[in-house]
Amino acid sequence: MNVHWRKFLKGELIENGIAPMIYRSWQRSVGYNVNHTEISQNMILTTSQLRELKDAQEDIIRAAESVLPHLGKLLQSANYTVLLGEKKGFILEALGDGPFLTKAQKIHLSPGANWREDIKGTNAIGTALTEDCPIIVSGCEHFVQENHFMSCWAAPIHDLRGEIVGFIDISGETGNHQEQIIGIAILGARLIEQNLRTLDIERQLKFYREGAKLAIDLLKEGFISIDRFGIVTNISPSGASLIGRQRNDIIGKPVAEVFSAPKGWMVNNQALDLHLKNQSGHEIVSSWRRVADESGDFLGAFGTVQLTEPQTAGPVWVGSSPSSQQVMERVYKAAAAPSSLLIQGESGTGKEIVARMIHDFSSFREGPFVALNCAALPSSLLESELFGYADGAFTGSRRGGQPGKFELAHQGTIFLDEIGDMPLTAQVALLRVLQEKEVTRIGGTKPHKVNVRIIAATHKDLKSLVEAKMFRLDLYYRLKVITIELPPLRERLEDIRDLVPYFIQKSCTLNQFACFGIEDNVYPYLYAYSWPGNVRELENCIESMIAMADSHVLTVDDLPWELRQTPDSKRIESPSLLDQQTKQTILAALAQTQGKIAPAARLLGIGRNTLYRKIKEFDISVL
Ligand SMILES: Nc1ncnc2c1ncn2[C@@H]1O[C@H](COP(=O)(O)OP(=O)(O)OP(=O)(O)O)[C@@H](O)[C@H]1O
Repeated sequence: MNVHWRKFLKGELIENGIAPMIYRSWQRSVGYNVNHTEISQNMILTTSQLRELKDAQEDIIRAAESVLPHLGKLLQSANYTVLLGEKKGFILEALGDGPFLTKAQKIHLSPGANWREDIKGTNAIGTALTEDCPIIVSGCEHFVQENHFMSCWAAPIHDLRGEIVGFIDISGETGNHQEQIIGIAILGARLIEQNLRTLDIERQLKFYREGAKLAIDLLKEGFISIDRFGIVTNISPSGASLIGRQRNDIIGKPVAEVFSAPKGWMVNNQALDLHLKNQSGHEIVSSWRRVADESGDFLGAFGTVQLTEPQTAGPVWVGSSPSSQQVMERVYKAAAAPSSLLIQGESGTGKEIVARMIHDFSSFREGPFVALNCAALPSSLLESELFGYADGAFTGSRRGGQPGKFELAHQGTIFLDEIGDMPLTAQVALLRVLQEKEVTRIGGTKPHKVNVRIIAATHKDLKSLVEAKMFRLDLYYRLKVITIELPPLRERLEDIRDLVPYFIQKSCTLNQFACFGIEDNVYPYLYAYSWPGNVRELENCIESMIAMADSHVLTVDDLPWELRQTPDSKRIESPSLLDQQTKQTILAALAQTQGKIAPAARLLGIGRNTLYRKIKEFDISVL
């Protein structure tokens, strides 16, 4: 070979005995004016330049991390050096030991040096990169004499698009030449290419996962995905909000824990049918699309969740706080008796809902439910509305007269809202109807028998009105045979967790929007607010948030101004169940003892001072 090299340098033609790739590279080396005895000008990076280059070549270094030690092991104690480099010919990493390493370092076959053909003449690294194929360059095949002492095997590394991104080189002394080492270099390059592909797939997956996350967050419908083991892998905020649980509380759980899933559903059933009741007792339906691989094996499923069509048939009380549970208990009891009933509670606490529920559950349910707001009409009109008027009762009255609400409510329920605003004259007439169970139209003489259940409601304190002589005591006792007290929303904050998803769904259905989600950090603001308008105000608040929202997930920014003020630290957390129950127990004891502290303390089995402390702590007002 030495002979060929010398002949070539003298410009004598070589017919045979030299590989065409080597011959082409020698020709290129001459063209580059490479000095054939020794390299006059190496290209070597400083330590910081090498560090920068390695940072830029992070992918190839990461991909080679697991491969280089294996190659090193294969060639262990055989006196070789394994090199990893980048596409421009710079060596990035070197592995090996033994005497060859010292010799290699002398000719800069080490990290930071560039082994391009135009610098180093024919060599395995530069020529493999130029020819884009694996190559062996042995002894005198190197164009520069100072490299004749070694044999080198190199293979280029390609990326997914087939572009060269680097190389693997194995070098040793010529006396150590073994043809099959090229196989090890090629294997190393292929393994690194595989790892680069995996890195690329991981990045693509991350990209798709992030995209899917973004899409899910903005998704209008409740969206849920499960893997092949039936574990929930994701749920949209709107889905979690519908179910009434936190996202983190659902993700990672078996789907059967979230829904009531029949066993084996995911293997056998195409159409998955999972049912669920949320905390407010509303039925949630889900529909699923199964995903399978080519052989039909189940990979997972994507589903949408939504509330079943809202029940238009009857009013619904939403809320699972202890206070709400007590209200419902009284509603069921009150419905069973035909007695008159008084519902008391601040405006917007749900008095009309309760009245309608009692009607629906009572023996009067087949009859009509007739509502009248006593505060909305002037005194004269109120009486004719209630009792009707006879033909010619007053100028302009309708011919033949008109029946009043009592006659219209016959066999059903009459709901007298804002009864505290009823004028005294109307109160007298009402009392008569209650006593005699018949009405006589204004200006008429003929009484009409009426069988009507009376439910009255007020946000005012009727007892004080009686004391102020603005409400008749006898009527008061007639009406309050059964009483139901509706606590203000600020005293049953837990209901907010049930009411919010319910109102979101209600508003979306009404406006024909797809469902919205709500961020969890909105709740502390809802707990901190005092809700003077109670549940009605909360309903309006949700409706306005939906109208103003930029995306399908409601955020703190969508809250009305008055709610966006810093939440009061005392109430930033949802009140604990224990606190709620303690407060309820104290309230119940005080109600039983008409607000008297000593008997209430005895009833509760605690000292008077402890009860005073608790009353202060829970902000209970004692009359
Ligand atoms: N527990 C509840 N569950 C679901 N919706 C409720 C609940 N409480 C109140 N609402 C809703 O809040 C709004 C006000 O309720 P409602 O009219 O029954 O209150 P109210 O006490 O009669 O008010 P007002 O005294 O001003 O007449 C209604 O839209 C009602 O549907």
